[in-house]
Formats: sequence, C-alpha cells, structure tokens
Amino acid sequence: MSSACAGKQGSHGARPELAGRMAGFAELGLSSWLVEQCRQLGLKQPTPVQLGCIPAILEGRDCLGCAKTGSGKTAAFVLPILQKLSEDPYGIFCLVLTPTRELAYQIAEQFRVLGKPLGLKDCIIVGGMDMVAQALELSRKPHVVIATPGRLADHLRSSNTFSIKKIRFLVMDEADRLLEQGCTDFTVDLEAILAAVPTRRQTLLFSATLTDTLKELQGLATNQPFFWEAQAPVRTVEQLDQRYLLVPEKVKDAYLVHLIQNFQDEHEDWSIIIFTNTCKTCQILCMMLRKFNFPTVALHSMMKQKERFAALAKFKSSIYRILIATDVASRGLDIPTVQVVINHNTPGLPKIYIHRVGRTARAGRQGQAITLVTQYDIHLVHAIEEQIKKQLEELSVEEAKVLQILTQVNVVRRECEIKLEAANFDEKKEINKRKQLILEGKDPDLEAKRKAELAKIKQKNRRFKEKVEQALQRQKASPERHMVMCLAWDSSPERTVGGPLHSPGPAQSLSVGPKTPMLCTAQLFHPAAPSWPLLRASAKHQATEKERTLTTSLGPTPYTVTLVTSVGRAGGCYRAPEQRHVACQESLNKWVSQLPWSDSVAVGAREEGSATGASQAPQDIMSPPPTTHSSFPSGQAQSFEL
Ligand SMILES: Nc1ncnc2c1ncn2[C@@H]1O[C@H](COP(=O)(O)OP(=O)(O)OP(=O)(O)O)[C@@H](O)[C@H]1O
Repeated sequence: MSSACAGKQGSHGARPELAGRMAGFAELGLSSWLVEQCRQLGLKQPTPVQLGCIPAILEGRDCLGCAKTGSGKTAAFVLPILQKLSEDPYGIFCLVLTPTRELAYQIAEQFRVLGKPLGLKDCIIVGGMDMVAQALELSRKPHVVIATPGRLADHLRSSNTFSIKKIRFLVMDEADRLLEQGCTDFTVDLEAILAAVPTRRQTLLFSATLTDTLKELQGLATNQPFFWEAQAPVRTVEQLDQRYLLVPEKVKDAYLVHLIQNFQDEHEDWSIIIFTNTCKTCQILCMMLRKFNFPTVALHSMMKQKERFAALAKFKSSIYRILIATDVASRGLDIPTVQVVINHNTPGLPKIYIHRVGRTARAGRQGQAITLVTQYDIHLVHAIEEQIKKQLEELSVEEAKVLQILTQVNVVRRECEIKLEAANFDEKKEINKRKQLILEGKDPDLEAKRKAELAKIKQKNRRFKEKVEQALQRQKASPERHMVMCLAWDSSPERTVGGPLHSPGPAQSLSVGPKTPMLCTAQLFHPAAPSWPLLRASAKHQATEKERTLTTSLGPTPYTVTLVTSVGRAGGCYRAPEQRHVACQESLNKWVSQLPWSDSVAVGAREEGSATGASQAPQDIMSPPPTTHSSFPSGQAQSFEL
C-alpha cells in the first residue's frame, strides 16, 4: 500500500486538520443523532482508530484498520455505516463477516444500540441455528446482515429469496482470520460470498493483526484504500501486565488451581478467562475446576450453540467467574469485567497470543495475562516476544503451596478424564464433526478420504524433499560421479527440440505422461562436464516399449543419477488444462520412482520457464548451473556412453 493512503496514529488520516487536538465525534462528520447515541453509551471521545477511519469511510473510501485489541474498531465501522444508511436506507445495505458466531451477535448488538433511532433491522446468520428462520429473516431485507461465512454461503447456495448484489458496505471483522487457512478454512465460502456481492462497494477490513495478510487484503479493498495502523512500539496494550510461569507439564493444573485460588482470595470482584488448546482439555479442566468449587463455564466448538450462548451469558453477567475456552473465544469478545487471561497452553502463533490476551485490559482498563510455559514451549515464548516487541516477565508463585495441592489436583483431573471418557467425548466429537460436514452439504466419508489423501501427499512431499537433500549432499561429496537427468515435455516438438527427434546412443526415446500425444524430452547432465547436456532423449507418448529401452540402456550406471522433471509454464503442456498438467506430473513421478537407478528423484512441476526450463532446472538444486545449454537446440543432442 502506498504511503499516500496510509494513516498513522495521531495523524487523523483523512482529516489532517483534526491532528494535534482531541476531536469529538461531531467533528468527524457524524450526524448529531449519532453523536448523541455515542454520548448516551458513554463514548465521549473517539479513539484513535475511530478518529482515523471514520472520516475516510464517510468519504467513500475502502478502509483497512489495524489497531490494538479493545481499541474500539467495531464502532469505527458501525458509526459511518449507520450514517450512510440513514442517508439512503434500504436493505440489504451492509454485510458484515466475522469468524465466530458469538462475535456476530456482539457486532449485531453494537449495530442495534447505536442504530436504535433509525429503527435498524439486522439479521444474524451463523451456524448452529435454525436455517429456515434465517432464510425467512433474510427475505425480509434487513439493513444489516452479520454472518459467519460458512452459513451465509450455505444460504447463497440453497436459496434465491434474498440478494446481496446491491450492498453498499462489505465489512470483514477479524479480516486476517477470515483469510487465513486455520482449523476452519473459510476460503471456499468467501469465494461464494465475494461472487455474490457487487464490485462497486465499500470494503472495510479490521483486525488487531492485519499486517500478516495485508497483501491478500489489499486485493479486496481497491477503492482508494485508506490504511490505518496504530504506530506503537509494542503490539499489545500498555495497561496489560504480561507474565509467564515456567512449569513442568505434569504439574500445570496444580499451578492453575493455585493461581485461581490466589486470585479469588485477593479480589472480591473477579473474572478470569482461561484458554486451552483443545475442546477435550477445555471440558476436562472445566469439570476439574468445578470440583474445586470454582464457578466455571466452558465454551468450545463441541458444545451445542445454545449451550455456548448460555455459557457466555452466564459469564458476562458474572454468575460464573471463570470462562474456560478454546480459541473460539480468543478474538473480538468484549467482556469489560475480565481482569485476567490465563493461557493454559502457550499459543503456537504470536497472533493467537495477541488476540487471547486482548480479552482483558480493554478500552483503557488494567489487566493481566499469565502464560503457562513448559520446557517444550520456550521457543514459542521467544517468538511471541519478538512479535509483540516486549518481554514477558516471570511470575513468582509459592511453590510449596502448589506442592501441597499437587496430588489432590492430579487425582481430581484423572477422575474427570475417566468421567469424560465414559461419556464418549471423543466419539461424540467424531459424530459432531460428521454432522457439521453434512450440514455444510459435504460428504463426511469423502472429506475423510480427501484428508487422508492430503496427508499422504504431504508425507510424500516430505520424503521427496529429504531425498533431494540427500542427493545434494552426495553430489557435493563426489561431483564427478553424480549426474542430473533433466526431463521436460512439451506438446510442440519444434519448441522443445527444434525438430523431430533422433537421439542416438543408448537411449532412443522416453515416454511419460497421460495417454495424450505428448512429446517428452530427457536430458542427462553431468555437473562436472563443460558441455551439457550429455544425453537427450525424446519421444511421443505411448512408446512404452521405448520407455523400457531407455530404462534398461541407462542402467545400471556407475553414476548416481538424479532425475529432475520440469514442465515449462510457457510450454504447450502448461497451456493444457491444469488437470492434464497434474496428470503428467503424477505419471512422470510414478515412472521415475520405478527406475532401477540407484538414486532417482522426481521433482514436481517447475513454475517458471518453458520446456527449456528443464535445462535450467538443476540450477536451483545443483551447482554449477548449466549455463551453456539454456535450450534444446536441434541436432546437438548427444549420446553419452555410460
Ligand atoms: N470512543 C470510545 N470511548 C470509550 N469506549 C469505547 C469507545 N469506542 C469503543 N469503546 C468501547 O471499547 C470496548 C472495545 O471495543 P471493541 O470491541 O470495538 O474493540 P476492538 O478494537 O474491536 O477489539 P478486538 O480487536 O479485541 O476485537 C467496547 O466495550 C466499546 O464499547
């Protein structure tokens, strides 16, 4: 993004005249009724992100807002949207996408309270709720639709009773999460949604961690985008006291109980969120803490949606003081009473840490975050510190007190585990997963197969990488005994080899690829030799006999042979449909894996270069690069006596 469209904290972005003094909501261009709404809700002065983004949005620009957790990003987009809606009201005017269901309800609440004088009609479209009722609500043309991508995409696919073709605003809250491929991958659903919204629209993207996915986001917001980023030395809020506690894995829970007990003893009014890494741990810890009489509720994706809402409501109203949750609660939730966040596991990604700890110390309040760190997680803490640009401080606890409760905690935890196992938690999880997939219109068995295939491919790729590594090592050790064989293919003989092929020598031809008339060329390199290639072989497909000829005539060799395959982007093959391209790859790799040579390595398709890229292929993985033959000139093919 160019600096021309970038705003920085204090610069007041689109309205430079506001710089240097505290502007009120009215000075941002908001109507008096909205300013009055803000006043009634206790929002006296705009926060920096509101100061920066509201004028730009009112001007009609796209906006990317990156500001710390709890800094008022929601009102930064809700207020200008309401203003524009009041000027030209129609439904569906605005679509807000958000990654979690609870967050959708929270955003809807903000629209409702701030837009009350308008008689705003909103509609929440999230999974786990009745689809028919949602379809009915959508058909009544609400002004604002707040949705999780999966469920909205389901409606788009299954119904024609509503349209989002005329929306003026598309908002993506927690935009980076929506775009990343985490445990819930929104990509396909987002594609369906983006295809259904108009290209002429205002796009507003907000998150506390936008910068990682900035490139992708820029593609979505192209209308004079205004970029707001809070310029601060530390990425977490100043009022947050951040601690870590180094604990052995096995005594983690005793420390957790001790921390909670301490906090309860020292505070009258207290509220804690504990984050865990799995639904199962979340459930077990909830049961365990209840056994110790701590008022605890759980929130995770294995709970029914109604239970999730009920748990959150109980926690928000302070009936229950502890919310134990998975990362489903890590983003966006605004619960002002939360004083402490405890990370039962160290988050694997710094951005997850930033969002989790951001559930406390919101809107200028104080808060504390304590991360339990085992000996295996120290590198994760370093990564977090590097990202947030602040060092966590060690928390000191009275270890003797922890030791006193250690056995009791471990026994209780074990009891809870047994109880949960008896309730078939894992089995239920599997059933829930299947149900969810069916609800999403997917076939669970097919999905499982797809997953297994993906895992297989990943494993294959891993093995392949290792093989290449080993080949490289061997080549380094004895370059004069190592060869690289490079394969390329193209549908056009002229481009590939400059004429019909006649490779003398031991290898007459070689054929790979699917059952299509396709030309295949093979070259044999010797990195130590001054002139390349040593051998070239080529043939049309279906010459299975000749394939064998090549195989047998080349082996056994006194050399180690590394085979590199390449499909040129500019080559005819690449212009062929993607599937064919992939089929070529697979077929070639299969063939290579069957070669009797001592060390045959098939490399996946190379992106750059045409068929001539084949001769460049070894450059990346072998040295010295074969500079003398950047193409396959006709008539220069040489046989090589092995
Ligand atoms: N101008 C303001 N003055 C005072 N409080 C405000 C103002 N704007 C918003 N708030 C309050 O600040 C709190 C946090 O706001 P909000 O939930 O929008 O934060 P956020 O930046 O979206 O955080 P997160 O990144 O965690 O989602 C809310 O309780 C909100 O009511």
